[in-house]
Amino acid sequence: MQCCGRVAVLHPLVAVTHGWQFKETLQRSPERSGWKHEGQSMWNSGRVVLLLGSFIWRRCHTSRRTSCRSAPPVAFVGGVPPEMESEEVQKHLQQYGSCRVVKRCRGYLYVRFQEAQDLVAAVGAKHLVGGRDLTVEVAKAKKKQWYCEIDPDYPPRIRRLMDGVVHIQNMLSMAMQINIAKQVISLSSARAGFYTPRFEDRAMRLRMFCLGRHWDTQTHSYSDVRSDCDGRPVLAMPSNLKELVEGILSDLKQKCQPMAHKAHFPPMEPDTCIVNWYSTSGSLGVHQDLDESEQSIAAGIPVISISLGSSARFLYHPDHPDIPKDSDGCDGCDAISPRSALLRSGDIFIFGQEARRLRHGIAKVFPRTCPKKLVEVIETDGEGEAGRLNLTFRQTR
Ligand SMILES: O=C(O)CCC(=O)C(=O)O
Ligand SMILES: [Fe+2]
Repeated sequence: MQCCGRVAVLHPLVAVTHGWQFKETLQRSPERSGWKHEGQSMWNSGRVVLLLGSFIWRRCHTSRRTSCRSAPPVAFVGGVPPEMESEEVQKHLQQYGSCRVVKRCRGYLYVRFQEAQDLVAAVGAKHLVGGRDLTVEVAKAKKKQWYCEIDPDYPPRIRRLMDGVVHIQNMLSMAMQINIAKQVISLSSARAGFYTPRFEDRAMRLRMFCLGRHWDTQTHSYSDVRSDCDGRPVLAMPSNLKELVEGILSDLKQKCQPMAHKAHFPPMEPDTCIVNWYSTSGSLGVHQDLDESEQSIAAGIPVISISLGSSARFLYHPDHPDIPKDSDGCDGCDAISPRSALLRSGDIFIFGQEARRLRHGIAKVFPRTCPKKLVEVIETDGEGEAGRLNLTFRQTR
């Protein structure tokens, strides 16, 4: 990046530049994405708002700086009774050294001491503050592990797109992506593998097969046999995939504890996985996933999707999905433009809670975006382009 001019940092993530020239060259790792993207952006004068957060994130990705993973500052967590004021605790702890309250959430108070780590020993674990017991311990956050096997060089990034909608980028390591893709492709070679389903009398622009329970695109229901296709029994859901989904949810819960009310999904027992394969000319029209049981939908039990292979443009409508259609069959939502997210290989997309009825679809699958190591594994279309595999896990009962 080259720049000249002034920058006013307004917020850790946002800055306004004055009279800048901003030039940026991005190089994505060929190993990860199988292609090199070099973009250049240039702005002259005027005020440009830069999202430093995403810039920093990108730098972490491209330059593999270890500083992104450096240890967090010294912090302590105390189990604080709700009736106890933060100031009271801070005042108490200040007898050990100068400190400030960083945040208070879910019964914990995060206090950062300005001095060195040695203070941990000095502070001790058991305290009596205003006649009440207080435990002080080293913050556990640093010790938390991802259940999912992630690539340390490509840290996951959790994006909450709206209430009940979460996009986790880089969740699955390349090794894990390869294993899942191999497993799915090998399952698909069984007799109950991929076929092209029909929806409302038209062939869908993808190929599909199910694990656990079969989604019948004609009757809009789930069954144990491929009722709309060849009548064969549906393949069983492999236990490792079920565990993976449970692990993703538990990672999300753990990592998002401070914003738990926003990204916390009800517990889920995934019993079905729909596997879709898209060629680079494939797509999926905007729809709602409503064929699962009423209880599952009403409880906001999420649909969790894993993307593998080529990247795709995922569309979703940010409106309330239950707006009734008027007599022309139009619903107010069409007037509201859909939003989109780019789903890359290894990303997870989740919608549940109040967004369980989210309208969504796949607008486009991009050629030459499949990670090199997956090209061999994922089926290619007629032109030799690797397609996209998508696994959506649901609790249908
Ligand atoms: O391919 C995707 O990401 C979405 C799939 C989907 O919406 C579905 O199978 O219902
Ligand atoms: Fe869907």
